[in-house]
Amino acid sequence: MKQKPGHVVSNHLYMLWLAFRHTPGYVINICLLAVYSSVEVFFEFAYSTKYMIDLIQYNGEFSDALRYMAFISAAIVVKLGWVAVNDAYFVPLAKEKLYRALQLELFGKAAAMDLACYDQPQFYNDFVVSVGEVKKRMDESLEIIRQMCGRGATIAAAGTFFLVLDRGGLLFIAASLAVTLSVNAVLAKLNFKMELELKPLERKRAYISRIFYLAEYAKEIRLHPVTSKLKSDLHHATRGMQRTIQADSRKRIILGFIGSFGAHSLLLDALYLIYLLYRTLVLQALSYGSMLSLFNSAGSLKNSLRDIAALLPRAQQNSLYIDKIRSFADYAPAIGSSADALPVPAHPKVLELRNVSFAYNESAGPILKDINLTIRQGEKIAFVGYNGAGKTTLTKLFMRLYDVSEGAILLDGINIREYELTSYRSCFGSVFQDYRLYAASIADNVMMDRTDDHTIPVVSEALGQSGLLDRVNRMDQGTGTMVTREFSASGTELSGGEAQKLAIARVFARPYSFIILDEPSSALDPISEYQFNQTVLEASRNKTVIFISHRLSSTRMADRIFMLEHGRIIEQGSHNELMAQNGKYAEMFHMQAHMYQATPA
Ligand SMILES: Nc1ncnc2c1ncn2[C@@H]1O[C@H](COP(=O)(O)OP(=O)(O)OP(=O)(O)O)[C@@H](O)[C@H]1O
Repeated sequence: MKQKPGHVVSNHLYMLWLAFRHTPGYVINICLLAVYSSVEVFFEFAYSTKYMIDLIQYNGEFSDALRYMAFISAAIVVKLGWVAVNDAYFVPLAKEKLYRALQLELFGKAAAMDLACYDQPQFYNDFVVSVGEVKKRMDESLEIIRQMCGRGATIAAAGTFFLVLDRGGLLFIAASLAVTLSVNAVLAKLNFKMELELKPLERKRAYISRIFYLAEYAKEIRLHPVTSKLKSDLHHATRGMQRTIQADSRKRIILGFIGSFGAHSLLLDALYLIYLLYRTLVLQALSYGSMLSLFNSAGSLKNSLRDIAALLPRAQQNSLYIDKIRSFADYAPAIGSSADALPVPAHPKVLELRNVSFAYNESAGPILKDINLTIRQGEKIAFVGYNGAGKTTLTKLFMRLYDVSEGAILLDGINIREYELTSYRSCFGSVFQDYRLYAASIADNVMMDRTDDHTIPVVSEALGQSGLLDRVNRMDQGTGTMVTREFSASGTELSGGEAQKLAIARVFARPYSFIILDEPSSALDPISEYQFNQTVLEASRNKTVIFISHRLSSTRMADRIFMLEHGRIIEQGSHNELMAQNGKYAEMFHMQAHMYQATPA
């Protein structure tokens, strides 16, 4: 857990460079102000005492005193003006600019992250820490650097004073520093260990609290008796947090006392004062002004060294988080494309799977086994099978959300890994079972990007094809209506089927070569489902459509149907061919038909 000083410095320089790249004025400004303030304070409080008392002791001129006061007053006015402008205007604005830039960088990284990363708890934890902590860690890094500049300037000014007047005093200060450094290093380790142990428990508590305020859980928690289990989970998480906090509390109390009393009060405040009085009154080696100034300077030198000492473990602790941010920033997705990747054909013709097997995780075994199939341009394909057979996984492989473990997927005879990833993925328009709508306008939800006047006809046409246009036209703000009321009181709350139609409109809004619909009509009523099937066929006459559906009445119009079981294709053919085979598909179809007939009208 202990990091080498070089590594800590490198991490902070990384953050400094990151901040400097986005907001150079902010970084320079805060560092310069810190140096200026420290030098000004040294002259105002430490050097002034010596100057004025020496003037009195050695009968100096009144005009010299006035000149000195004018100089100090001017310096104070500049500092206060600078601080006021920074606090009220410059710093808050610059911080917002910096935060936005950092978030955009992280969002870009997050969007490019392999989907598999979400399945790895360690990576996912680090990812959450990076995104959640980046602002705090940037503030902390800049604060450490700002304080280093400020305290460094104080140490330079006061240190010079000591070298000229009282080198022996530096021994007291060095002893104090040694104690403080050791204590703070141990404390930082204890605190970091505690924070790491608290993190999963905090996540658990945040998860429980989300369940109680997120609208999507509102129905569930009212209808299913989950509240007492969640309360009990919350209780356990809180007890776990209390135990973690208590675990090393005695060590932390003792170390805190040694740090504050031993290092400061005893060594510097008491022993050093006795030493100064001895040198001034007994040895008469110092003027009264020098003695008082040295005592005051010892205070500020002591405080600056203490602050620097506190900064080192603080920087070490910060550095541990910066490591996570850096490793996330340096993370390169395994699924990507090389610089000389091929452009995707404008009108791809054949998508082919050759001996494809896939495992989410090697130890859990393959989910898909030895899949061979060919899909030709314009075909309507259906994947059917029981829950967990691997249908959705197969479509994720088509879109390179995961790469195959064995075998290959070819588009027009070329391995899909050879194509430029973003343009390859943009061949596919998809609606998954767990599609998401955004708190944005209907139009934005369809286009999934910036919309303007030119895109409105496209949005309307796509909504017409998915069967939602009439409903949208009845809304006061039409396609400009906000989805959900989270950010707009006039927003709309769509029913499950309407929401699904809105998501489906996305695939009609762009000229995708392949359309993948995973349970597209699960939330539609039978009439909407029938109309939906007709419009999909109509709207995608020249497109390849891949359906996944449990309702075999929806998939029977497909050109070819693939029946999956335990990750293998066990039957394939048209509906009529499969019915004639009288295998599993036919059995499933008869069962569903029977259930529909058995259901009272
Ligand atoms: N991210 C993942 N990590 C590990 N296993 C997964 C992941 N996603 C799915 N699985 C597993 O892979 C198997 C196939 O899942 P998949 O979603 O492809 O099935 P499906 O045929 O689409 O099922 P359904 O009809 O229920 O939607 C399931 O056993 C599932 O638990």
